[in-house]
Amino acid sequence: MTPLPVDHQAIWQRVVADLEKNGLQPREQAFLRLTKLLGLLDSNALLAVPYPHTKEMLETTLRQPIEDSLSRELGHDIRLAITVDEDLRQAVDDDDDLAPEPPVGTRGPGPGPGPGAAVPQTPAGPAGPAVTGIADDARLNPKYTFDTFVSGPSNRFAHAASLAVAESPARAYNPLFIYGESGLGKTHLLHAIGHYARSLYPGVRVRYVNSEEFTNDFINSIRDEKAGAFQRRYRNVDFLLIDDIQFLQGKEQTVEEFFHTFNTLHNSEKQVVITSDQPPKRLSGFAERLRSRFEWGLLTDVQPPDLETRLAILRKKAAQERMQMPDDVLELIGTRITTNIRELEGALIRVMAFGSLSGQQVTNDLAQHVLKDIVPGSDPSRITVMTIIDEVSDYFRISKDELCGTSRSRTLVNARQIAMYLCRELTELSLPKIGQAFGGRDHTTVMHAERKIRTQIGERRALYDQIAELTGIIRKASAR
Ligand SMILES: Nc1ncnc2c1ncn2[C@@H]1O[C@H](COP(=O)(O)OP(=O)(O)OP(=O)(O)O)[C@@H](O)[C@H]1O
Repeated sequence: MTPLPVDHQAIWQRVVADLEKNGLQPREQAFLRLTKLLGLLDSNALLAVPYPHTKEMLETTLRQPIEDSLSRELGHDIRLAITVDEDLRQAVDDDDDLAPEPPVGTRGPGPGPGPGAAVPQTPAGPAGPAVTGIADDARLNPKYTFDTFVSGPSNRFAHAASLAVAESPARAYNPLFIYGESGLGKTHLLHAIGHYARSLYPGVRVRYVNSEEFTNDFINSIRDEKAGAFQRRYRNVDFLLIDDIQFLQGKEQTVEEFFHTFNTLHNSEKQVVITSDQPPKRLSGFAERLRSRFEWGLLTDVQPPDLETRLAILRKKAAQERMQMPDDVLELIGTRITTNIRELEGALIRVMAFGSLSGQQVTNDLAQHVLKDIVPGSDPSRITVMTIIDEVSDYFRISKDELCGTSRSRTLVNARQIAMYLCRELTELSLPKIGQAFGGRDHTTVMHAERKIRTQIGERRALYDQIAELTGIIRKASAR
């Protein structure tokens, strides 16, 4: 009797349904939908997947449940063999249904609104999570995509290199090293690489980390005797995106650990992207062997944007906030604030907030009035977190310990969030550094505070006034 032809597709569909029923992460479901059952031979099942990353994921976390389910389905023990079949990629690309998640951050055309961020825009404000709620460790900020990034002469090379490494991980440039002064978009590019890579290669493992968090994580892992877990976190990834590497300077043991992390990733052809406020040659406190590795791939800098790019950024930000801003107002802001894009955004937010609070059309006069408080002699390097903490606690008549402590009383939480917001606006410190100054809080807490105040400043007149007043007080105190 001729055996009936085996319908592999039907078997696989039943196995996927069975696995889904037993609770899988959306990403894992997506992996399975990208997978094809090619054949069955005795106790072996051959699966084909489009990308090496998918294979790795299946082999590490999904092998056992798949084998169990296939064994149940076929009534005998099954072992998996997994192969990468590049032909499947075309099918994935052609068939939207096979895409596991809506693409996060697609390639933007540069200035102008672009195709619209595919990333769900997290509502700024208390309800919005600080980072994506995806069930993995990528830790990407949904707002920082290539769609929301404006490229211009000051960052064109860094932008193009970032796109290239996302598209051809470990093949274009490895590592990619982006350096430049504070507030010029390095962090934004790192996150954008992560989002874009994930949209191109579903299942790719991305990890973003600031080097201060890397240090803390490392120290804790030694304390808790969890070195193995630490190494897995940073070495079992396809993209390691490490921000502000200069903060590792002089931390010998952490630098040593990073050196091994780097080598492991580089040797296994995983992409490393590093940002820093200095080029490798000027980074002190790193062994030469590590500094030279930073130069193995591509070095590129980001410069302060020219006027045209500043205007394009302002236009894009205003459009994102759904605000109509007259051109002369944007020009005023763009000509006043020239060196730091974070400050540029901060000024725009204040002008928009003032307009919406006062119910007035935003005019050049109104913008002049608002900017007067923000811009004069602004020298963020002179303003310290300590001054901000001193002045904010004085202002609210609370102690510094209360401001930086853990009490969740409304007044204290509000004052704390205002202080964190002001630290973001008026200093160049990174999120983790600010978090540290406020009783060792996580960087996501600072991010959340910044977003919350940003939203509320345009809704609550009293808050706007407090922040304007405090800015003046802090500037004055720092000028003394
Ligand atoms: N080219 C750009 N287009 C749109 N927004 C930008 C651009 N460059 C920077 N920004 C915005 O400016 C702000 C500051 O940028 P970012 O945090 O990436 O700077 P950075 O260089 O990493 O600074 P730091 O060294 O202080 O961490 C962010 O909100 C970012 O979205």
